[in-house]
Formats: sequence, C-alpha cells, structure tokens
Amino acid sequence: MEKGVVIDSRHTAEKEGQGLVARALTVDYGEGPVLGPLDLDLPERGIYTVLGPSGSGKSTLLRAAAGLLPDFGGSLSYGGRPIGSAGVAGADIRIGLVPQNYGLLPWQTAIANVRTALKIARPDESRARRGAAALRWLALTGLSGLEGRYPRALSGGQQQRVAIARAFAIRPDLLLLDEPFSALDAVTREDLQRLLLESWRQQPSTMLFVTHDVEEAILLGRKIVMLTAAAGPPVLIDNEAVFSLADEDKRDHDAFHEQTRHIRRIMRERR
Ligand SMILES: Nc1ncnc2c1ncn2[C@@H]1O[C@H](COP(=O)(O)OP(=O)(O)OP(=O)(O)O)[C@@H](O)[C@H]1O
Repeated sequence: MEKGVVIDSRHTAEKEGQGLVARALTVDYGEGPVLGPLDLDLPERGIYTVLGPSGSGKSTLLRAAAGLLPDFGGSLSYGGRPIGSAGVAGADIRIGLVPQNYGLLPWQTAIANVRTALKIARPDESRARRGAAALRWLALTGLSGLEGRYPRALSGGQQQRVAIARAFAIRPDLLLLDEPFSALDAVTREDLQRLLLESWRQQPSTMLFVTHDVEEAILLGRKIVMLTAAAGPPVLIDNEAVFSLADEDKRDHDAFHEQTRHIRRIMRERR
C-alpha cells in the first residue's frame, strides 16, 4: 500500500519556473511497457488534468512523479531537479500525493493524519500553527466534528476528504492527485472542485490531477494530458479557453461544450 504521502527534501531549486518535465519517460513493470515514451513540459503553478482509459498508466505517471517507482526509463524532473526513486534530488521541493487508496495511517485519527504530514513537511512551523492548519483544512473539506475519528470509522468519501485535506494542508509545490474525488457524491464533488480552484488561486501549486471524468478534466485543467490504451505518446490538449472562464460560467459556455466534443472524439479515435 502506498504510504508515501509527503516527500520532502530541502535545498534551493536552481531553476525556478520549470515545472514537471519528462523526457522519453517509459515504465515497464516487467511485462512490457505500460507508459510512454512520454515527453511533457508542464510549467510550474498550473493545474494539469490526466485522462485516459483504465490501465493506460495514469497512476503509474503519478507514482513516477512522486518518486515512488524504483525504476523507469528516460528522465523526469521538477524545478530542474531530477526525480528519482526517493523524490526530488536535493531540492527544497515538497510533493503531496493523494493516492487512489487514500494512504491514511489507520492507527491515527483524521486530525492526527493531517498533523503528522504537517510535522514532516513543515517541521519549522509551531505545533499550534500546524494544529490550526489541520483543523482548518478538515473544516474546509466538510469534516468538522469528525476530526477525532479513526479511518475505519469514516466512510470512503470521508477518508478521501481526509487525504485531500492532508495534501492541501502541507502546501506542496507539486500536488499529485489520483482520482481524488472519485468516492464523493455529485454535490460534494462540485464543492471540492471549487475548493481546489479557490485554494490554487490563493496559493498556486503545480497540480497533476488524474480523473476518469471528461467534464472534471475540462473544468479543472489548464492543459489536459490524454494517455492512450496502448503505451505510446500522450495527446496534449490546450484547455486555456475554458480554464480562464469564471468558475460559475464554465458549464454554460460554448467553449466547454466544444472541448467536451473534441475530447470525446479523440477518445473514440484512440480507443
Ligand atoms: N505494481 C505493478 N506491477 C505490475 N504491473 C502493474 C503494477 N502497477 C500497475 N501495473 C500495470 O500497469 C498498467 C498501468 O496501470 P495504472 O494503474 O498506472 O493504470 P491507470 O491508468 O491508473 O488505471 P485505472 O484508471 O484503472 O486506475 C496496467 O496494465 C497495470 O496492470
């Protein structure tokens, strides 16, 4: 089970402005390539959504970016620093991950899960400040009153929100989200999509957001990375026209519907 939620290494990134860069990235778990070759240039402080059929390597891409894969071909870097099997080499870069299975520590309460991540990622902050941030993020994700519950006493959607609160609370430079809203009902999902965009505007991190949902990919992403069923190069889709619309208008706008049709067409062609 993935427990690598906070990967924190410190020093100063030399090349500011460079985000996540992949060159000829390939992954093979031992039975043939499952991802790539993939070239990506995702400038920092953007939200990028990743779409693709089941098994196309979306989680694998996030694992590689989180430094959780022991081996891969080609190269991957963030802020000009190589990402290896232990996060970003020698850089003051924080990476947050919301894995598909949430990765909560079962022996810790909801608030302790968030506090523990903060303690690792923000050791210089006071306990009081970290405690306040944990409470705030649990409240923002709709979990007030449930802070003292253990994961086993929370529903799947509530556990998922603890994982989201934890990832946002650490204020990572690079935030990797693997279908983070999949267990939520439609209304809560929309609330959290809004929360994600609002918090990104206040503090823009680089986000790589995996989703199965075409509408969600269009609502949230500045660019959309589409992986294909067979390993091979991804399709990169510019989504700036929708990304720059006011949140309330997006679904009503022609640009949103055009983009939806465009992506569905590509998905059918690439199936
Ligand atoms: N640890 C592993 N060992 C061997 N093969 C793996 C491993 N993890 C994933 N795979 C294989 O790699 C391929 C890509 O898997 P991955 O989980 O990245 O896909 P995905 O696009 O995230 O799928 P889904 O949408 O179903 O979550 C799949 O064929 C899967 O069977």
